[in-house]
Amino acid sequence: MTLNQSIAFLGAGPMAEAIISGIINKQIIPAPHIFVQNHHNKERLLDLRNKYHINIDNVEIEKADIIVLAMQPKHLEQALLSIKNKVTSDQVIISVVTSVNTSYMEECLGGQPQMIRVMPNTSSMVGESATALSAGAYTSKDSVALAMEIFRGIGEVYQIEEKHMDIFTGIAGSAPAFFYALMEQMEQAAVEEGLPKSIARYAIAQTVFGSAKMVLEQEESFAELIKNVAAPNGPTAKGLEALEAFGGNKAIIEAVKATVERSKEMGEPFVKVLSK
Ligand SMILES: NC(=O)C1=CN([C@@H]2O[C@H](COP(=O)(O)OP(=O)(O)OC[C@H]3O[C@@H](n4cnc5c(N)ncnc54)[C@H](OP(=O)(O)O)[C@@H]3O)[C@@H](O)[C@H]2O)C=CC1
Ligand SMILES: O=C(O)[C@@H]1CCC=N1
Repeated sequence: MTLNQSIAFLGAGPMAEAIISGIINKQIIPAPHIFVQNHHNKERLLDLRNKYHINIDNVEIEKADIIVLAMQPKHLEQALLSIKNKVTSDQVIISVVTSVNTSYMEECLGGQPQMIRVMPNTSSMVGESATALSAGAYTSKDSVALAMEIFRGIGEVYQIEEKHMDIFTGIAGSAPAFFYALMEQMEQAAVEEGLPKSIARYAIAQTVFGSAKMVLEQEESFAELIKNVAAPNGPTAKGLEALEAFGGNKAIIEAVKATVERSKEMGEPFVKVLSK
């Protein structure tokens, strides 16, 4: 269903582009109702306008129904101050900014802004994000439903408690990078064994896609799914042994934990500001 609302993005990086691309491709919000502005990089805005035919001039925050904050945490305060006197509690303000809690943003904006915090991932671009969503203190059920509709259009959405955003970042927001790293290593191994890169790339991606589909569509546990692939003493069993022996399994856990730790650490200054 195409929505009538207008949406303004503050921030024009890869995350904003992934969402913009997804909502246009899935016809959730038409391009003429999408506005985007950044801080300095005019070339980037021109590039986005050429690609998606969205508006990059005269972005009027006051007139947008939905505002999306999509900058790095260190630039958020400045962005919030720049819109503080322009937003009203009728608008829905969605933050994709990592680590920053809604109560900090509510305090910066003053009044009773309708804040929604989301953690999407860049697979929004192809309509396959795994997105977490949590609502701020003053957000109506209708506004949550609107945000759910937008992000459901570009993948799956899970409403979670805000305290779980850091772990969600570890398993979904950041995780495409982990899978890309894994696939890159597999591609390298395949090429070293002589398989053409052009075949390896797509075979690996199809395998990841098929494995994910199995997990989504079958009831089996991960252990059962593994057992179905690995015959005793067969090639897969040897591969799994090597994965364990070379620290692969531990490395995966540590990658998620390090992500969560850094996400928490990045959120600390914002919690402190609140408690002052
Ligand atoms: N990339 C990802 O996979 C994911 C990212 N996130 C989060 O989303 C946010 C954006 O990520 P990403 O796109 O990768 O970030 P980038 O750093 O690549 O882009 C940030 C954008 O914000 C703009 N910006 C900075 N300050 C302002 C301001 N005051 N007003 C308007 N625009 C401003 C920058 O403009 P300019 O270039 O002109 O300075 C730039 O376009 C981050 O908080 C990130 O942690 C969340 C989930 C996944
Ligand atoms: O690592 C980052 O900066 C963000 C958090 C989630 C994905 N990218």
